[in-house]
Amino acid sequence: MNILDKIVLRKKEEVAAAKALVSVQDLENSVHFNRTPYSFKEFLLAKDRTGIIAEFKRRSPSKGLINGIADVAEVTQAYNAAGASALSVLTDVDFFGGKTDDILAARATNHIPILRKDFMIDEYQILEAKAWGADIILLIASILTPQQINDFGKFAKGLGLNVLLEVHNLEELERSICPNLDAIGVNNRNLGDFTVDIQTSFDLVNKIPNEFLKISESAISNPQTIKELKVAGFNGFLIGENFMKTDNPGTAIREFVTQL
Ligand SMILES: O=P(O)(O)OC[C@@H](O)[C@@H](O)c1c[nH]c2ccccc12
Repeated sequence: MNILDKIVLRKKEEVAAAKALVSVQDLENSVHFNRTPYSFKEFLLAKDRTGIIAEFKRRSPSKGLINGIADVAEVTQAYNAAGASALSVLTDVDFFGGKTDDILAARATNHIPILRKDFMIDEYQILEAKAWGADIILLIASILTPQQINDFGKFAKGLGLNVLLEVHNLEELERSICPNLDAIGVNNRNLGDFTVDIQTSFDLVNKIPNEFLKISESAISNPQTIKELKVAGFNGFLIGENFMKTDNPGTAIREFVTQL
């Protein structure tokens, strides 16, 4: 069993526990549930933003502890002020150190799109995302059937949420593509064995139909890489560790964007 299998097994328990604690009705009655999510596309293509989707991530299975003290409200505000087009907030508890309140805290002080970064396996999690004030959900091709991707995408879009599909190779891309998506992300990290290779993005970019926003995800640590990814056709760049591993992620992103 690889790490992804373990995460999905645990996720099923986590979702079952959450359902027992908070009803769908409660989610639908939450303050944010009826807000209109921001358009991912609008912010990603805005000329006064950088295309960076800046991630708040305390730990990961591949790196262990990345940052145990950073404050989610403080860091996401600094990301926003530095010109991030969107925020990504990890909500997985056991493997990424997320807290269920993290999206709420980021939402309270930021007026740009927020991605609920998690392993979505159940419609209930999409309702949670809406209830917490997220704007975008992630669907990971390697853990979902094409039917699930289509159904979850449709369900999310019905709630006004934006949908980001994550793929790692051509086979996943070809089998998963469907109309209920806004953006397609190429993950440069293989979630099964943690190997990283930016070349994955360059290899797949031209296979993504132009109607979708194109995002390169993971292992980006150099502004020069962003320039090259832009030339190749990418609209967005998901960066976590490069900022979070520093003492001050807000300062790190500010210095990074001056070199773009
Ligand atoms: O920290 P990095 O290497 O900049 O990567 C960020 C992001 O792409 C990564 O956290 C990620 C991409 N896809 C995921 C799916 C689940 C959890 C995490 C991820």
